[in-house]
Amino acid sequence: MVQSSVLGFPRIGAQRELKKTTEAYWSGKVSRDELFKVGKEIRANNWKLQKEAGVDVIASNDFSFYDHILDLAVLLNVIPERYTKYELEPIDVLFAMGRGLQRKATETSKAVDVTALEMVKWFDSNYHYVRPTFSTSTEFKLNGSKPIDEYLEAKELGVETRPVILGPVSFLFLGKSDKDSLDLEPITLLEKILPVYAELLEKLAAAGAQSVQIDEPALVLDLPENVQAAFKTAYEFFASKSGLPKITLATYFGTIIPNLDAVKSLPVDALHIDLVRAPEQLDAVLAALQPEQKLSAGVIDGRNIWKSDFAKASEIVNKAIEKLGKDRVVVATSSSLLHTPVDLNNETKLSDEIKDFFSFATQKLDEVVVVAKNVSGEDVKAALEKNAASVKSRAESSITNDESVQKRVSEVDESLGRRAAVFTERSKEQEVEFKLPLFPTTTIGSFPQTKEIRINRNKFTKGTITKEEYEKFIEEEIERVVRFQEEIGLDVLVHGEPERNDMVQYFGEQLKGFAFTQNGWVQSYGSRYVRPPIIVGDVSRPAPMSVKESVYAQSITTKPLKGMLTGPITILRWSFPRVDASQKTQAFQLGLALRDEVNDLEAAGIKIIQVDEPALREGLPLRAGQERQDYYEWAAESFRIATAGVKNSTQIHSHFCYSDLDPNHIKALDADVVSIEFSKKDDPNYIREFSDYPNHAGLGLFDIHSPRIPSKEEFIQKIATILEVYPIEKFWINPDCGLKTRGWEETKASLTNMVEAAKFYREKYAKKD
Ligand code: MET
Ligand SMILES: [Zn+2]
Repeated sequence: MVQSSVLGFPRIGAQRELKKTTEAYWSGKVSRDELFKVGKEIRANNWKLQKEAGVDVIASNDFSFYDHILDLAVLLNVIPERYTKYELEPIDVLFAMGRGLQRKATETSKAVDVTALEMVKWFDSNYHYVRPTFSTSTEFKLNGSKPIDEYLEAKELGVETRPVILGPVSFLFLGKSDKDSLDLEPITLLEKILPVYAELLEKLAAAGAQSVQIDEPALVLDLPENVQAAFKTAYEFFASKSGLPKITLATYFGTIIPNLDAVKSLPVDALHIDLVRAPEQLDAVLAALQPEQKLSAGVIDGRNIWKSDFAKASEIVNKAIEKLGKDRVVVATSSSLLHTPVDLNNETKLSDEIKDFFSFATQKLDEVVVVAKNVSGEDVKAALEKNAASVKSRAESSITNDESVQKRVSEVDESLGRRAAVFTERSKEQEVEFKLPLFPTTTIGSFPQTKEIRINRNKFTKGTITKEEYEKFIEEEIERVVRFQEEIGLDVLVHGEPERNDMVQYFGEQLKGFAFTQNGWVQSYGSRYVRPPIIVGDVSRPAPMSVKESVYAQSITTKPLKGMLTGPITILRWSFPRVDASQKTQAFQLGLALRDEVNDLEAAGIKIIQVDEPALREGLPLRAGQERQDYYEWAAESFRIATAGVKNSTQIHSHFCYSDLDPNHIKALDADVVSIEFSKKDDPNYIREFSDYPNHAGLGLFDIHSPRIPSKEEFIQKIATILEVYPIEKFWINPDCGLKTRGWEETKASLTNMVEAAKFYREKYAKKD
């Protein structure tokens, strides 16, 4: 019998129970016990679902209250001292590391003020993990027993599971050194961390775990030699211990071929590879497996929502079976299903035709099981026939094809993405147009998405208030945001984006070629979930999408008002993309649709337009090489297609979350002003690298993921360090990112302090002149 295996299941709950409870816990509305209870219920449900679907290998320890990498850091005691000194409850230490904590002193507890650890993209997905942060004083030891507890919890429910943890090499490699230990290279801590991993594995074995899934996704990256060598050290160390559970070494999101030498002789029971993203690795991996070693064949996509093609998946698995035999092959999801929505059955509004294209996490359980049965030789004819019919109907559907869009893309030439003049020339016209002071201040676009906004949006969606009422509400909200910005003295204003549920969804809903879900939530980080649109066909823009709100906002102020759009790469990356058209084609279609919008905004009198590309970095292919070079080109071109149709005096802004972008890539966009997340980046080298960026830039000055409020002095300090290397005449003052997840109180305080700091420098340099 060929076994079926699922590498992990979404932990947010079918009705987003996890978000509701954690947020209630943070605001003091529910107790710790209640929080833990909801976690337990979600886990129980997930295991039951998988067991009932007939999945043979079910994961445990895939649950997390915030982030599973953060859980592991806490478990291994990788907790910087600044989080332990307040004697918080363990779960609060964890949340403080994930999101920062600022709390006034009470009679029973001291004041707390600590920033969050850095949060970064999980490979090229839209999931973010909290970066393990190592210091020379880090003392590895087991601090808790989460994987063991959850293994036993499942066992008690009658479900035998395979605990999953991130492997030591990836854990170290994906981490970073703390501020106090900048010279520390985390991978050098390997020998210290291994005994603690081994202790954990021993305890799991003692609890009864037969096998564990150890994820080493770092194997799909370009790795320095010492990291490649670390695998041998780590896994031979485990093999030298007797009585540990069997290890399935899991990789995903790419090919392991370039690192095959580092993997092929490792003493592990099984190897998992992603055959959806990198089917080309199968032959080489098959040839490299040791006798007895098993292959976990990831053929059911853990990253996308398209129904699998059973015939194709079976064909791949059969190839492995031919070589290895049925006992040595497992049919698996390509990665954890964390990246897919929970259940297609929660969707009631999709047409039957479109619904038949999709498969969410719950449906994928059946897919893994059917394919496993099929390759085992069981009779699943009916399921196969039904699947073949769905696959065919999608391939032939008229929903996917729009000839006029295809024609427009085929006519794109280089001139379309070129501004009329180079930056040095157009910036002169912009200076005359806007007369901005030194250190111009602005924000990234969104202001707090208050409860009231969400309530009104829901009322409008449900039809309990009219369109007019809703639009009036939005106008009032815009006015409030505009007045506030005027009051505190910001220079370039925004309308605050109150009408937007989400920066991608909002546009997707107005574009042709998209489909939407009601409940297709996917965790982005902590309690933040997104509901990615699905690109089902060729994309175009039937009518203006953002002009009304921007024009209204500009009509009530004399300050320049910045129109806000989401860029082609970000819309593409934060949607579930098609797999029947190239990424480049989809990006160009989006670029053209946005070009229409940019031009309409300009025609309506909006003189500054920001096209956000927070996802630019994550779209970068994981490995260096031709594919990456091509991406640099087509990604930048799609942005320029969107933005290059405007006058010289119109100022194009762009924004990127995360600071590890290649400055050359930013340059290639040719935006007039860019803003980058920077507040948690304490790296003067990066500023230096960035300081010859020819256009203007704002390096984000405060962390918008955290409720904590930096003081004016803190801003002044931060700016001072940047100005040591960064030219003052190009420097903008802004937060790291949009303020939509923040409350008004902290927003007001932070922005006021930020503007005050800008004024301080403006005066300082004005006096000097
Ligand atoms: C994730 S980037 C966010 C940019 C958007 N304009 C906002 O302010 O929310
Ligand atoms: Zn951002």
